[in-house]
Amino acid sequence: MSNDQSAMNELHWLIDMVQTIEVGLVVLDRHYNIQLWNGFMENHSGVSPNSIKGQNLFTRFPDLPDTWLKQKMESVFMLKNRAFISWEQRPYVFKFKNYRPITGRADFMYQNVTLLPLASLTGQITHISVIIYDVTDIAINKLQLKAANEQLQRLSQIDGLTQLYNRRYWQECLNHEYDLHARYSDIASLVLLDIDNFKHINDSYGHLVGDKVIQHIAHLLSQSLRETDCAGRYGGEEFTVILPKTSGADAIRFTERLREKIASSVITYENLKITVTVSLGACEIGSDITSSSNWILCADKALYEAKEKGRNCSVLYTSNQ
Ligand SMILES: Nc1nc2c(ncn2[C@@H]2O[C@H](COP(=O)(O)OP(=O)(O)OP(=O)(O)O)[C@@H](O)[C@H]2O)c(=O)[nH]1
Repeated sequence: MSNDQSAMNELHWLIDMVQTIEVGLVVLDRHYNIQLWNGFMENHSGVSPNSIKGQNLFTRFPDLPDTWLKQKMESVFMLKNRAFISWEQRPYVFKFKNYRPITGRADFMYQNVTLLPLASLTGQITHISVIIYDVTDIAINKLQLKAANEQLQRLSQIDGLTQLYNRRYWQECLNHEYDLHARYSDIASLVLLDIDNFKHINDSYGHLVGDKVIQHIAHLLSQSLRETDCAGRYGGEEFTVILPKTSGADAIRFTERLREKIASSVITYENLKITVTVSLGACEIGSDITSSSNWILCADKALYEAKEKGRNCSVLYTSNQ
């Protein structure tokens, strides 16, 4: 085979590969007119190479993010460097439908895109090549993994029965709030809430009803919170709330409103109608509180006093308790 024939063969193969490769290839001139549009682009856009050759990319595809994309392309022409566009930065450049069976749930094709400078024989960058990779499988796997991790993280913070924060996560929030106070002297209050005579409810109606009562209190508590408040289930029938930027006097206003709301509500379960009361202890953070566990201890002293006083009341911690 002569050298010429061999070169012709190679050229033929190259053209064949460009047309059939599972990657999108587009060549643009300095004015963004399309010079090459391969089979991948034809298959996914429905536009044939013959009908698009010579047309302006942005006129032909008005949905393209032209200002942003032109800026990227200009930098490739000017700096003679490659540029990359990741699907994480922008899910796609060309909006193609996704036909992949495994990732059928994605409506469109996720794409990674490379912009390559193409030099003429004189060394000038007269054209650029746009290479489009279909990364839908990778993107969907990554997005699903991310969603699963976020869900797992949420679950690891939540108490299953009440949907409030569990004790471990709530304790982290408390430590954070304590640190804010230690560093910036931020004011905040801590509330402990305990259902009165809960053992009696369990003993009289059974644990299922007991659980229902716990859920009911958790629901009323959640409804009473501000977005910045942080409520958790501390133990069986004991709840905790951190009230940032709240004085002891304001915390008692909160506990009294909640206590009255609970006392006046009725829990219905099958034919049963049950009313319960709660006792609450509140403690405003101050210089006498030396750690987050000490803060809980002081709120617990106030709660103990509320129980001693006959239950169904709130008590604010004072240092002589
Ligand atoms: N149904 C149910 N009961 C629970 C749960 N966790 C703890 N308990 C019960 O809650 C009861 C708590 O009783 P006590 O600590 O004696 O307190 P109390 O009866 O509420 O009395 P006071 O707090 O003094 O008003 C116990 O009977 C526990 O078994 C739970 O998740 N579900």
